[in-house]
Parts: sequence; C-alpha cells; structure tokens
Amino acid sequence: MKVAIVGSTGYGGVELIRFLIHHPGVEITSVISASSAGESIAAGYPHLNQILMDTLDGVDPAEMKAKADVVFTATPSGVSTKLVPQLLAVGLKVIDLSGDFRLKSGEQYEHWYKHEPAPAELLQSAVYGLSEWYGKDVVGVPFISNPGCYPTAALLGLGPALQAGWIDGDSIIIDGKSGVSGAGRGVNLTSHYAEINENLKPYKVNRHQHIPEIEQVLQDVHGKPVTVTFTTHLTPMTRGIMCTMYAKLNGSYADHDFVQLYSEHYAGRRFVRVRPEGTWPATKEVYGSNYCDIGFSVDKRTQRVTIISVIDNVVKGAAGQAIQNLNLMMGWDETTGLSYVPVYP
Ligand SMILES: NC(=O)C1=CN([C@@H]2O[C@H](COP(=O)(O)OP(=O)(O)OC[C@H]3O[C@@H](n4cnc5c(N)ncnc54)[C@H](OP(=O)(O)O)[C@@H]3O)[C@@H](O)[C@H]2O)C=CC1
Ligand SMILES: CC(=O)N[C@@H](CCC(=O)OP(=O)(O)O)C(=O)O
Repeated sequence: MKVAIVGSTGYGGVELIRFLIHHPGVEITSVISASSAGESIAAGYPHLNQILMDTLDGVDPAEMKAKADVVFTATPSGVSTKLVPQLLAVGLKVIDLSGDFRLKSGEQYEHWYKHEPAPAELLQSAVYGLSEWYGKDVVGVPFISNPGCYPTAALLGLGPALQAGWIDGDSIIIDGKSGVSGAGRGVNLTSHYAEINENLKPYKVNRHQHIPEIEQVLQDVHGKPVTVTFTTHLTPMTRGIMCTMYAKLNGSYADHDFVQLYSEHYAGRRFVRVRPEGTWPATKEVYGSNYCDIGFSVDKRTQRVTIISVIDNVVKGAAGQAIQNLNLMMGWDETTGLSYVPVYP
C-alpha cells in the first residue's frame, strides 16, 4: 500500500512517519509540505537523518494520485476542509487527522471551529474512526475522519459505563490535561518554555472545540442528548493526555464491577488496557505508544464514579489511531505496525 502524508512537517505527520516506516504493509511514497517543498524532510527533523531521505513534495492532488493509494492529511482545521474534497475527487483514500470532518452538523462546526464547514454530503460520508467503537464502520470505506485527542481519551473512558446505563448522562464532568505537543509545532506564546514550565494552565474553559465531538458520540452511545462540562489544562510535559471524569452512579456498583464491565467490553481490543482495582494510570505508562489505559474509583459517599483515562496525544490521539484505522480500513490486523512498548522511564 503506497502512502502519502500531507502536513508531514508537523508533529502528527512526523509521528506517522515514525510508525509507518516499520509498517509491513506500507511504503511511504510521498511526504508533502505546503511551505517547504523541495527541501529534505531531515533538514527540519534531523532525527530522521539517514532514515528517511525523502525530499518534500508540494501539495498537488494529481501528483499524489500518481504516487499513492492512501493519503493521511495531518493538516490544520480549515485546510483539510478545502484539500480533502480534491483528494477524494481524484480517487484517493483519505484519513484526515483534523477536526474538519468529525462533526456531522456544519452549523456546529462553524460555531466551535470558527471556520466555514465542508459540504454537508462530505460531513455525512466521513466515517468517524474511534477504532474501538466504530472499527466495523471503517472497513473498506474511502474516507475516515480521525478523532480528536481529548475525545479519544474521554470517549474510551466513558462509553462502556454510559452504554450500560451505570452513569447518569446529565452528570458528566471531564477534567482534561494535555502536553504541549497537542498544540502542534507552530511557535507562539502558549508553547513558549517560560510560559509552560512550572505551570499548570486552564484554557478554552467551556469553549473547547472538542465539546461537541464528545457530546455527538455520547449521544450516539446513550440514545439521547448528553451535555458535558469539559475543562482543558496545559501541562508542562511534551506528550500525554489525562482525562479525569466524574459521573453520578445510577445504581450500586463497586470498583471491581467497573473493571469487569470494561474488561469484557474491550476484550480482544489490544490497545485498551483496563487497570486492576485500586490502581490508576499515568501518562508516562503509555508514552510513545498506541495504548489507552483506564482506571476507576467508585465513591460510595457521593455515589459518583471517577474514571481516569490516559493516552499519548500524538499516538492514540492522532497518528497511531490513524494507522489503526488504516489497518481496519484495509482488513488488516488492527495492531499491524503499532505494537510498540511505551517508552519508560
Ligand atoms: N498534535 C496533536 O496531538 C494532535 C493534532 N491533531 C490534529 O492533527 C492536525 C495536525 O496537527 P499537528 O501535526 O499537531 O500540527 P502542526 O502544526 O505541527 O503541523 C501541521 C502541518 O500542516 C501543514 N500545513 C499548514 N498549512 C497547510 C496547507 N495549506 N496545505 C498543506 N499543509 C499545510 C504544515 O506544514 P507545511 O507548512 O510544511 O505544509 C504543518 O507542518 C491538526 O488538524 C490537529 O488539530 C489531532 C489530534 C492530536
Ligand atoms: C494542547 C493543545 O492546545 N491541544 C489542542 C488540541 C488541538 C487538536 O488536536 O485539534 P483538533 O482535534 O480540533 O484538530 C487544543 O486543545 O486545542
């Protein structure tokens, strides 16, 4: 399978390269840049020296079609909206990593992303690739919209309990924390070392563009509308997302009930690891890997459950899940090219 990567000079793109280089079913035939065509990719990323010698191609759909079968678009929101239709039109399969095709409602997209939405028929045709929930839906399709990083952690953590009716859909609070690479490679005040080091900073409180994405999927799981309170924080680490989630219990459940429910729900899904009773995951335990680790604590006093879910934002939150979706799309084992042990310490 010949693969091209647009946005290969960004953090999502370069992580796609790290995994795809070892994928037995894939050959990277084009790495693409809008601003640095003609330069070597290793010029901007010296860690790729003598590993990927490729010169960056420009953004040309016809050239991509001549070189590749599948294109990953690791491009900013607003850019994918315009580019993806051109790639689909020339007959390429597309896996888009941006937020441009995740929401089914163009109005919602415009409200939260402040960009013009893609045409309604494309929003409908994009299959939302939360691999462990919608893996069957992506088999054989030409166009996958890869989930956001926070939604991946939140939805894998909340889905089974909500589907089982164990938690009250109107009571969900999600406390999200992310490493700085979640903001991409672009430099601004947010990612300035002196601003993030020794600092824990809330941002986009009640305004985050991942709120409608989380609610859209929870509604699908629950069968009726769900609203969530979602607060995001920037943490002084490079990679990692932790979602600490709180919800009112609908019945009397213990920690071991949650461990059993989630272990059964995710049985056979190698990238979701359920923590034994009384232990909780940390971001370092999934660093550099495609795992999502989930732990629980039932509080009998408050009749609430705390669910803690961690991922590496660039892997399971972006490039890793995109490759998992390629595997599912092609009918390959979903772990192909992704079975790496997390980097520790
Ligand atoms: N970082 C993360 O943890 C996650 C990111 N995402 C999403 O994935 C996408 C990529 O993110 P990330 O890699 O972090 O972002 P970066 O800012 O690191 O990279 C984005 C890349 O897009 C390219 N680009 C910009 N404008 C254009 C254009 N007009 N045409 C083609 N390419 C363009 C740029 O490269 P060049 O100028 O060389 O073309 C740039 O390297 C975004 O939509 C992001 O929201 C999703 C989940 C997690
Ligand atoms: C740390 C940080 O800034 N993270 C980004 C994640 C952005 C992202 O991945 O955007 P889409 O999923 O919408 O494409 C944020 O919170 O906006």
